[in-house]
Formats: sequence, structure tokens, C-alpha cells
Amino acid sequence: MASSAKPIASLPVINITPWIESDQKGRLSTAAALHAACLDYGFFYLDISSVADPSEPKELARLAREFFALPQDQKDAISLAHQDRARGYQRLKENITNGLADNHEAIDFYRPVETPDKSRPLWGENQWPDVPNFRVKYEAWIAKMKRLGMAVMEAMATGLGMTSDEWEILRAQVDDSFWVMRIIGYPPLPNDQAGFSCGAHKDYGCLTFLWADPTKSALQVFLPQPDATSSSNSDGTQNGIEQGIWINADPIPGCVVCNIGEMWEIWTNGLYKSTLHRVIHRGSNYRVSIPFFFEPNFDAMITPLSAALRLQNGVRKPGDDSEPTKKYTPTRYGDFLMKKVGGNFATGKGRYADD
Ligand SMILES: O=C(O)CCC(=O)C(=O)O
Ligand SMILES: [Fe+2]
Repeated sequence: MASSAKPIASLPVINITPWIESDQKGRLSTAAALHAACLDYGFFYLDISSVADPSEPKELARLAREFFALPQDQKDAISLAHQDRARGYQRLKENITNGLADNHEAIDFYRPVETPDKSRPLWGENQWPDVPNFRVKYEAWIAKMKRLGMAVMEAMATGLGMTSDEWEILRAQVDDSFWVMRIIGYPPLPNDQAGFSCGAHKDYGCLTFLWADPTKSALQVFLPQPDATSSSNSDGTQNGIEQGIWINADPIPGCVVCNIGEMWEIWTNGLYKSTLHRVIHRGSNYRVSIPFFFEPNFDAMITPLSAALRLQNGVRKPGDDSEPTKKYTPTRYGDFLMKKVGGNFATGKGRYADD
């Protein structure tokens, strides 16, 4: 007898190789798979084994561990307090999400700027650890992730049904990405203690490419379930709280976990939703993850794209030629980022608010 139990949800795996290398047909199927994954999950695995040998991020993780194992004062030598309060090392629990300290330490890097000024928010210089080969290896990864970002953006534009002229306009908003890279170290959370290794959040920008070491049951992704309970409201909420389940997004060899940020939510007028995720690491090992955030250009004005409005307008009553409603107001990416980063740290909650 067939089981009526629902299969356990798992995220789709999409190979980027056909987009990068192959014929038109392969490209179209990758683009369609990205579109479906963004509609349904906002999260997916991206198989990048044709772009990066797994030994490459493994070496990055080894270098990260070498840094995190240093005495505290040597790590503090590159503290973000010495720079623009965004670029550099942050101690365990210095990062704050939803008002709670995150149980991780990290180094944050941003796209370098032409005339650095550490008194200006986000406009300082990156601080590199004094660990042999660290900078050269990570800079090679950054270059690779930037190329991957442009490829995935173009594939997504195709998946959304954008014309080549429309893509050129979108491309000009991301071709000088104000990227961010975090190198995160997670000691295990004590078993008897509530709290998060990284609290539930959505990412800010376009695309996150997350490489993580093989630790299982750490990263979790929220999948809304509108029909989760019979007493939930028609919009899938119950007393205003969205109903859903958290699923593990355990690492798959050769893949990065990819998710879309809030800028894609604006570009698609809410058709693609940026998805909540969190980290709860209770194992016994020290976990390392390296998220690369491929973001829009600092000055890009993000506004709903015509291609998304066309899709949302798909089923219309005859004679209805009204403009689809734009649910999101245009947002300058740099301003949005500044506000977000300002609320992230224990040492300076809202630290850019009065600058
Ligand atoms: O470490 C992870 O698995 C996720 C980190 C994350 O979500 C972030 O830094 O935005
Ligand atoms: Fe995240």
C-alpha cells in the first residue's frame, strides 16, 4: 500500500556546469532549475565541482583553523575596532542577531575601496591574518566566487525570462559587486544552554555561496508550511507567526549551499523569497564555515524588475491592463547594507546610526 506520509523536504541540487560550459539546451535547464528553486525554497545546493576542486576550500578551512587557534591577543590585533568597525576580527559573541549574542568568532572582509577612510562606515581596509599563504589563497577564492556570482546572476536572469537588454541593465547593477566574505569559527554550544551559534536571519544582498566543513546538523533552513496546522490563518500564519519547519542543510561534497538575499526579493517583487536560516552547532568539534556574499554594487538602486512583474501578472482578467503593484520601494543597496551592519555587533549596536 502506498504511504501517505509526506517525503522529508530536502533542498534541490543544481549543477552550474551546463551554464558555464554547455550548449543552449543545458543552459536553459540550469536556468529553469534555478527559477524553480528560488520560487520554492530560496535555498539550494550549487554543484561547483567543475569550478573549484574540493581541496581548495578545505585548505581555506585549514588556514582559518590556524588563525582561530592563535592566542586571543594575536587575534585581537586585527579587530574590527582598529578599522571601520566592520572589517576585521570579531570575538566570540561579539556578533548579535535578534538581540542575542551569536556563539561564533569571525573575520569579515569587504570589497576594497579606492580611497579607504576608516572613520567612514564600511570604508576602511581589510585586515589579513599573519598566517602564511592566508591572503593569497583567500584572494584566489574571492576572484572565483565573483565569477561564479556573475554566472549565477545571468542564469537567474534567463530563468526569470529577462530579455538580453534587461539583463544588461541588471548586470550593470552587480558588475562591481560590493561583496562580503566571512570566515566563521564555531565552538560547540554547551548542551545545557539555550542560544544560537548564529541566530535566525535572512541574508541582505543577492547570492550567498556558503562552503562549510563536513559538520552535520548545524545549518538549518526554514521552510514555511502554509497548511502546517488546521487552525492556521489563510496566509500561513498563526497569531502572526509564520508556520513552518526547520530542515538541516548538511554539506554535500563538491557543492556550496546557495541562498538568495533580500535584494532578490525586491527585484522579483516578492516572487522569490529570501529564506530564514540559522546555525545551532552542538557537536563536539570546532566548526568552520566560509560564506561569500555576492552583492550588488554599492550604489545600485534596487527596484522590482519588469520580468518579475510580467510573471506575476501572468493570469489576468480580459481587459485588465493595469500596472502590477510594486510591493517594494526602490532601495540603494549601500544604504540598506549600512543599516544592517550597524545593528550587528555587541560593541556598537546601531553603531552607524549616529554617524
Ligand atoms: O555558518 C553557516 O552555516 C551560515 C552562516 C550565515 O548564515 C551567515 O553568515 O550569514
Ligand atoms: Fe546567512
